[in-house]
Amino acid sequence: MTDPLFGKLALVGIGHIGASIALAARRGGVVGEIAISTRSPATLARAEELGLGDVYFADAADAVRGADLVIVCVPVGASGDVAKAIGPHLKAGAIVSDVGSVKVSVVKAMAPHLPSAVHFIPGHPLAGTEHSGPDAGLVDLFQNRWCVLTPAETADPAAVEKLMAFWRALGANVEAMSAEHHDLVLAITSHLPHLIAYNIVGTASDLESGIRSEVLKFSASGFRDFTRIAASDPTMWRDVFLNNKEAVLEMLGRFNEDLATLTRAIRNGDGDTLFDLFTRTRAIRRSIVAIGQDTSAPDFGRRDHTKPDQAKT
Ligand SMILES: NC(=O)c1ccc[n+]([C@@H]2O[C@H](COP(=O)([O-])OP(=O)(O)OC[C@H]3O[C@@H](n4cnc5c(N)ncnc54)[C@H](O)[C@@H]3O)[C@@H](O)[C@H]2O)c1
Ligand SMILES: O=C(O)C(=O)C[C@]1(C(=O)O)C=C[C@@H](O)C=C1
Repeated sequence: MTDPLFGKLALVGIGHIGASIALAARRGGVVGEIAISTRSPATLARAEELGLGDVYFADAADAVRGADLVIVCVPVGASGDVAKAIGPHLKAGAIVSDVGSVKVSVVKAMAPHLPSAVHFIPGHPLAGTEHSGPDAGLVDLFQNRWCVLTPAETADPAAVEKLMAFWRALGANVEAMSAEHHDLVLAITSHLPHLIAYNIVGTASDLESGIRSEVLKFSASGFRDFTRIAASDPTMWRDVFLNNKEAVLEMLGRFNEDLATLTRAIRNGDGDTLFDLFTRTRAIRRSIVAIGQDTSAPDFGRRDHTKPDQAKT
């Protein structure tokens, strides 16, 4: 058996992503010990019942003490407060990272509270589902998925490489880019699709009651896929949109222009415009599936969770 990459891992926040990291790190023998802290006592107790860690603390400061790797796994709007709480208790030389879906605002919120003696390397695994809480942890969540790191140009290359090795050991493919670039790319590939799903399900539920019941009755196909995405955690996604405002508004502007083109094509009976776009988008889907990035394929996305998500984790 090889030595673990990190002696002690501390996870602050133990919902869907924190629990998945704990399960995958434990299975791979990637860390020696796992310390867990989270805001809600009920969630901490549930994490302990599930055996996600070795030691559990109500106070994040106690969890991070002596940790070689600290990963903050909370909604992005809470990351600044967490950094403030743990900053004075971090071990010199520790790597501090996060999993937030937005990067520029998280760096701005966390960096001022972290001592210069630690390596702050923000991260974002591009994997997840609509479920939340510690019961939604999935040991294979990161298998063959991307994890993006956004180290500052001044970051220690050895620390960056070590964090990359951690994510590879969890099954992920890793790439580094700037926080700004990350936020622009994710605005179109993840944030806008969620906004569209929330919007279409909201529009359908606002229809007059007669049509609404038909929508629910016949939602076996396309609409049903949107309802899965629109069931995603409200706190997490509120924070994403409030914290990636500029990039989302930029992509939303382009989206609205393209939608206006399609609206005109339908009104004018312009079949060529519709056919050309649909041909192009079909090719894009086929190329994504061909390179193994079909996000709808893994079983975990369709898992029938029998336990309801916790309302406030
Ligand atoms: N769900 C996804 O698909 C997904 C994928 C990749 C990254 N992310 C990012 O990962 C992070 C966590 O998301 P999740 O899906 O695990 O959410 P979750 O709701 O399942 O878990 C959030 C955890 O954070 C804790 N928490 C909330 N506020 C806190 C605070 N102030 N201090 C300490 N703990 C606090 C909660 O107790 C809970 O344990 C978010 O930043 C999200 O953007 C989510
Ligand atoms: O498949 C889903 O349910 C997801 O929403 C996962 C997804 C995504 O948009 O791809 C959501 C947000 C994260 O930041 C990363 C992954």
